[in-house]
Amino acid sequence: MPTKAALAHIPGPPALPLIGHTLTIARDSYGTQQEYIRQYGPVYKTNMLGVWRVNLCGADAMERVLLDRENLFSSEGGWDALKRIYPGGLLLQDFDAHRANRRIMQAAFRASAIRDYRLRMTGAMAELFASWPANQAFDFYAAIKDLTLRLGGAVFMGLPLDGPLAKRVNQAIQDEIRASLAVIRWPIPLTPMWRGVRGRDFLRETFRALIPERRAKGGDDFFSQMCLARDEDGRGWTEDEILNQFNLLIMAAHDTTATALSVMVEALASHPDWQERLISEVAGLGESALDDDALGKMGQTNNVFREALRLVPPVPFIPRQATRDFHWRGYDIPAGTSIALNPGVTMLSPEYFSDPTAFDPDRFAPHRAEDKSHKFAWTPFGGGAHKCIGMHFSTLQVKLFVATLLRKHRVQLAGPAPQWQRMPIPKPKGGLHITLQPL
Ligand code: HEM
Repeated sequence: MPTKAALAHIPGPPALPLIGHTLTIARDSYGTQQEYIRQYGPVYKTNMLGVWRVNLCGADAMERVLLDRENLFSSEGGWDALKRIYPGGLLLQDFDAHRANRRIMQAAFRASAIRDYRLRMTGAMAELFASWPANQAFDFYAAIKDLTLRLGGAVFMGLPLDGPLAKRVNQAIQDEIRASLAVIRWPIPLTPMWRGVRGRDFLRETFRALIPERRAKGGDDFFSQMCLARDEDGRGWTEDEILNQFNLLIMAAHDTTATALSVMVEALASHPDWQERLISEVAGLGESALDDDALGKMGQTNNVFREALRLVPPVPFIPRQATRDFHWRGYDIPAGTSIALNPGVTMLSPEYFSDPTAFDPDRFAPHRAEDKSHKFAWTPFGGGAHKCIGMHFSTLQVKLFVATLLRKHRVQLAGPAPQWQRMPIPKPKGGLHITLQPL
């Protein structure tokens, strides 16, 4: 990793000893970054907990780094903090090895597999959803996180809904996620990292024991599909590879969709005109099954989803590490430098989106198509080789949820709209309290 001296020519704000800019960025990450861009330009350095990072801002930088035609930017190096809990997952692999494993993973995302997940999800979602109260305030953010986690037990792992194993597995997943965000990065007893490592080991043992049966019998869940997955040349995964890839997959799927749904629900409650538009869209589907055909007609819901992802992206920053020296916008940046891309800030830039802080899903309508102002203007799912492999699945999940919700209910805020914490992962401060009113 380059020293401070090697980055001396890169501009940036003065840093406090040891903690650098950590507290300032944690307090108001977007506001601080927008101010740094204004003061220092689209290339500046910051220090987070002792690690120097060069921030490359704007859609051009996203395109250069994510398309990475020269194998210059390592995702494994960038996401180094995840390595203890999620070793060997796709995000922690680069270049040829990554491409080879991604081809195998694609098998679990083919259209027929997604159709099976949809069928499994529709029944489980209705069952879980029925336990939510009507006409009574509750914290939607906590409830949707719980629902997606429990749904995950069925859809991702093929476990009976809410069985004792699903509960232990879900606890282990949460321990892993807390560990991946922890400041103390060593598994010192009783710290989040220690719990996360125990969770990781529990999940590995549990799922290793299931592999032979799933390989023999298959199943309509992600884990079974990953046990059977093969690329076009017939290459599949060893047991360890399955466990590594599956572990990262459930982490990548977990908080992201729940966050997007929370932002959508808050936006619908705050913009009754949009809520009525989606209620009509859902009513237009009739009482028929929510199949591909029906979900394909939910264009307005899709635009609300896209707008929610723009305003509060579940993955607000994307890290990489330079594998060699490179040059960008007048600066020589040495090999080993940690790079930060900030899609969250880019998507709020007036350079690409009109009135960028306003909730305006029509900006994605074909006659405006603001997301096309630059190929990398709208990037909540990243881009290039590591672009989110779950993008279509999460869109499907969101549409199913919205259709299930708005067929029977209208949403209202039960209190003031919350402030959103942006980093390291977004969440509404104090929760998101709503009531569901039967239609
Ligand atoms: C709204 C929901 C989601 C958002 C916003 C999101 C966002 C992202 C982003 C930004 C990346 C790229 C990170 C990088 O380049 O460093 C990514 C990668 C990934 N996502 Fe998602 N994600 C979502 C849902 C999902 C779901 C539901 C799944 C699984 C079913 C999933 C699985 C993955 C995997 C496995 C990767 C790594 C891909 C690779 O390295 O090749 N994601 N996601």
